[in-house]
Order: sequence, then C-alpha cells, then structure tokens
Amino acid sequence: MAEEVLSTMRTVRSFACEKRELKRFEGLLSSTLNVNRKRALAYMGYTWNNEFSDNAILVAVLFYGGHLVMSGKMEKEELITFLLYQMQLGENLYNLSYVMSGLMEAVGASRKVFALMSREPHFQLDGTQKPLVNGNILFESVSFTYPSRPNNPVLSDLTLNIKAGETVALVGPSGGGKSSIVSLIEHFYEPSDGTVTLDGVPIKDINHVYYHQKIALVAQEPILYDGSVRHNILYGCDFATEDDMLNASKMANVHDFVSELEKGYDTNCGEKGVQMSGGQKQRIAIARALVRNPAVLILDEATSALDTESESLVQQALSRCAQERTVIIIAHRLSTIEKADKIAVIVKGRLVQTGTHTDLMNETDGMYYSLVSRQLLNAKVGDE
Ligand SMILES: Nc1ncnc2c1ncn2[C@@H]1O[C@H](COP(=O)(O)OP(=O)(O)OP(=O)(O)O)[C@@H](O)[C@H]1O
Repeated sequence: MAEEVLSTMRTVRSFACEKRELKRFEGLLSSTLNVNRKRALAYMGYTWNNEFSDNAILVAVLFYGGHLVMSGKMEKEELITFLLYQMQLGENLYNLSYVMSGLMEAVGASRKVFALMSREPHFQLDGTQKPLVNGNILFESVSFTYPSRPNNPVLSDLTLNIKAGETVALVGPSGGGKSSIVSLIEHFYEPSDGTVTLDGVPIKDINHVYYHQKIALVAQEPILYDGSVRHNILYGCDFATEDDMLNASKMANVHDFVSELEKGYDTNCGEKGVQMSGGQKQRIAIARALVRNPAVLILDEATSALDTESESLVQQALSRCAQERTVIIIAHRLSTIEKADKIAVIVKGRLVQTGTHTDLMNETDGMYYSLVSRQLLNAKVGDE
C-alpha cells in the first residue's frame, strides 16, 4: 500500500487524501500488530510451557533417581550419566522446535512464490515463423472476452481487413472495444473465437520478438522508464543507431525540446517519466515507436495530450511516415482522422460502418455522421 501511495503522490495530494491514506496505512499496520501480538503471546506460552516441562522433568528424574540410588537399585554414576543424556536430549529437542517453526514460516511464505512460479500462462509465446511483413492485418470473425470478465463479451464476430500501407482509423463511443482490438493485434490476448492474421499468418504462430519489431504501439498512456531520453527512445531496439534515433526524434518533434535541455538526450525522464510533461512523454513514445521503422504503427489516442500546434506538427510527421506503412489510429477528435484511407466505426464490439470520411458523411443516418455532428456541435457551443 505504501508503494502504491508513494508512487501516486500527486493524485493523493491533489485530492487532499494524505490523512485518509495515513489512516488506511495505520489500519493495515495495526492488523499486522495484532498478528504479531498473537504471535508473541503464543511464543510466551510456548516458552513458559517449555521451561516448566524442562524443570518438572528434572525434578521428577532427581526425585525418582535419588530414590533408586538411596534404595541401592541404581549406582549414583548411572544417575549422573542419565541426567547428562537427558539434558542433552532436551536441548536438542528444544533446538529442533526452533528449526521447525522457522521451516513452517518459510513454507507459508514460499507457497505464494511457488504458486507464481508454477503458474501456467493462458497462452504460450511460442510462435516460430518469421514471414516477410507487408502489413496486411485481417480480423476474421473475431470474438473476444477478457479472462477476468468471462460474462462480458467485448468483441462479437468482428471481421476487419486492414490492407498494407493503409491508414485505418477506429472510431466509436467510449468502451466500444477499440483498444481491445489493439490489444489483440499486439497479441496481449488471444481471441476467444476467430483469428487475427498478419500477411496471412496467424499472429500466434509468429516469433514474438520478430513480431514486435515489425509492429509498434504508442499507447493511450505512454509509459517512460527511469533513464535518459536516449534510453527511452531506444528501448528494446538494440539494432538502431544514433542516427536512427535522431531521425525518429526529429520526426516525432522531440529533437527541438530535447536540444534545449542542458543534458540533451542524456536528460533523465524520472520514474514513469514524471520529469516530462504529458505532451513530451507522448512525443518520446512516438519516437520510440518510429525508431524501429515498423511495418505497422498503432496510435491509440497518441496525440491527445498535445497542444494544437504540437499536435499538427506531430500529425504532419505521422502522415509523412504513414506513407510507407500500415497505420492504425484511434482518436476521439474526429478531425484528426478525416484523411484516413478507411474509417471503421466500432460500437459495442461490432463493426457497424466502414468507408472514407466522405462516404460515411453521406450516410446521414449512420453512427459516424452523428458522432461528427455531435463533436461539431460541442465545438460550436465551446466557441460561443
Ligand atoms: N483489462 C480489462 N479487463 C476486463 N475488461 C476490460 C479490460 N480492458 C477493457 N475492458 C472492458 O472492455 C470494454 C471495451 O474497452 P476498450 O478499452 O476496448 O474500449 P475503447 O473503445 O477503446 O474505449 P475508449 O475509447 O474509452 O478508450 C469496456 O467495457 C471495458 O470495461
């Protein structure tokens, strides 16, 4: 709990929840204290019992042994020998109980570790194929349900063909399943039904490392690591040169702001990128995706944290690099996807419309038309 709260300190402070979190922490500490108190009591009982039995046995042995010696049934040397053996045995049993309690503690703690170690993943990343990638992605009658919510189907019988070199935008109401489509393309999950293929090869059969060199994702919430800007851009891309990194940075509009920093590309981004602004994080994440020169580029709300000027610069850069590759864009601001080759409207896990912006705007009773009209209306009301 302490780790979670410390790493989200800004949220805690901005909602003035310090005292509440402190209380929660105290609550957890006092339950730990209760367990420790019980343990101390049990240990005290055990030690008293042990010492009492030890002394009781000694008294009994001395009493009965003394009686045997005095009545001539036993030699006094034999009694002393017996006493010495008995004391040694007692000590060893005492030590054995210590070892046993340590052992029991270790068994309790290791149960979780072994459960994790023997956990079988839902699917193996054991694909071996390394096909030549052009960037055709095909969803064939795909249905999908998250394993944690088996009764909540997210995609139903979805067929979507994304041709190589096309820029395809996924739009639709929030919660419709757009990011889930991206998760399936990224092979974070496997569909419950149907197949997802890249250039005709089911993605589960493609080598994991090879596949992710060809497909790059800029996620909704870009995650940066504690390390330099260079380290973050080149993450998992050992084959890229310094020039590749500079090119990608220029394309993603990172170069200008990094050049103004004292340490340039060696500037630290901080844990989870906390020392960068939201827009800078997104641009670094875009550079990280571009540096590997992917055949398929996925942008999940990738420019949502940018101001209008940076957004248009990044959009220009993205449309420049979109010419040579397949691009899949999810954007809520529909103005950013007007130029896409194809727009797929996803509602409640189903594909309800596909076509270009012009085609879909002609279908005045369609979902896309109403989404665009609503956004235009909101923008107008905002302006007024
Ligand atoms: N990891 C998860 N586990 C269980 N259910 C999830 C998970 N991620 C998303 N969902 C559910 O799947 C449905 C589709 O979510 P998804 O994120 O794909 O929608 P979306 O169209 O991308 O939404 P948005 O536009 O708001 O990002 C939602 O009902 C959501 O609650």
